[in-house]
Amino acid sequence: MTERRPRPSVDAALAMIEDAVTPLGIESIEAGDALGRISAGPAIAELDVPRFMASAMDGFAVRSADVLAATRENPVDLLLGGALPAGGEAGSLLAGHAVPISTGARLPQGADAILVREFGEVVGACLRVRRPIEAFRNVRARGEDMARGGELIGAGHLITPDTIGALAACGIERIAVRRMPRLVLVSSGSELAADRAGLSDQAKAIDCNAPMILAAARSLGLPVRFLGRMADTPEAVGQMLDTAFVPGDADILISTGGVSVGDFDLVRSGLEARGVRIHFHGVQMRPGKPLLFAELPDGRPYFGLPGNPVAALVAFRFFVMAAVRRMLGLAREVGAPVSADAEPREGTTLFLRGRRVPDPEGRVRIDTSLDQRSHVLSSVVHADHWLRVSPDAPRFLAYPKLPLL
Ligand SMILES: Nc1nc2c(c(=O)[nH]1)N[C@H]1C(S)=C(S)[C@@H](COP(=O)(O)OP(=O)(O)OC[C@H]3O[C@@H](n4cnc5c(N)ncnc54)[C@H](O)[C@@H]3O)O[C@H]1N2
Ligand code: MOO
Repeated sequence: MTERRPRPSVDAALAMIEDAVTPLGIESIEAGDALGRISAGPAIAELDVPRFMASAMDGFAVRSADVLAATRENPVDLLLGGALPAGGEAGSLLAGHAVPISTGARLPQGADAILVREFGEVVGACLRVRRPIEAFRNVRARGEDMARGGELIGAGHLITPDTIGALAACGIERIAVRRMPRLVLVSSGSELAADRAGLSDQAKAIDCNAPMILAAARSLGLPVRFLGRMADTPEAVGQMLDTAFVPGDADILISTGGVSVGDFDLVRSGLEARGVRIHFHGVQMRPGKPLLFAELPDGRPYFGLPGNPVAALVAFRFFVMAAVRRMLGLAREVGAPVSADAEPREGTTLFLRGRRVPDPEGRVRIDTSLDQRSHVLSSVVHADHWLRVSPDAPRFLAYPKLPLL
């Protein structure tokens, strides 16, 4: 067997991934298509929002100076003009006049305050006002939401539906985003069948890692291609690696299985035969201890995820995602400090399936009584968080179960 270096800690392994991976290129796309993408630079408002001084309520537009002296006993009567709907031609408001106005309508020239409809007393052709209305009452100022030339978002912002709405409002039609990393996936193991129909042989098991990792990638909008299942023979592994390595449509290569110390764990030797540089093979953690991270001669990262399903999932969730984040120009994910009932383990970081439970003091507490063995996937289904338990401080960090950008 090839000589092995000491296994890095989780943080050291993450740092090695971040060092080896570089951010991907930038592309300009339609803002309306940018959901789930990461901005590559600042987006600058093209328009003021609101574009003009507008009414914030349905009511009456007035000149505040006209009603300064209004009191209950000595009201001021303002002559009512024609109603002003949103999008209507605003014109101007003469002294001593008022106009009914809708929410969002541009204030007529001269008007500077709105009396809300509910408090308006209409007497014949007049609006009777019984107290002063201060300037700018119920008025939206031009550009108070977003000012033309101002920065709506900077680089490294995840574009969510609210971002898309704000981009549209301030007239930004195209946006520069990072290219999304494209993944290819292979599963290894002669025992694996695609589905129930392939289980004729008693020793076969369904390949659940492939659909799981594909789904995890797709949940983030990452393009991913499944190359298939490879048998545990040097020829099959070699052939699959040669296919996976063809440059062109993948930024990150991933396999599951075949990375521990068994006679049929052939991924590492297959990689080494192709001049791949192994950055680490094994991490001081559970599950996922045999995780392998390597770099192809052309610089692309390769992840050999361990075969046990929960180990594969944890390795994807925390380590492949570290590479994805780096490619997107994002910083390392930060967990939330929580309290938990778990026992830290000397020299090893644990990733435990956790459930949030009420704490008497209202803090977040994570229960880890679920089955924590690495072949048991059903307990992950019933978990709502990953709990990272470190040998050093911070002891307990919670992460959302689904990887997030
Ligand atoms: N002597 C040792 N044995 C094992 C060690 C060790 O350190 N010394 N490590 C254990 C740990 S930890 C893990 S994790 C596994 C990882 O092994 P491999 O990555 O080589 O994976 P395989 O041997 O191919 O499979 C392990 C296990 O997972 C099942 N599997 C594999 N792929 C899939 C898939 N796509 N879908 C569903 N299940 C899959 C496979 O059938 C095995 O049950 O090694 C331990 N052993
Ligand atoms: O660490 Mo293995 O990754 O226990 O399943």
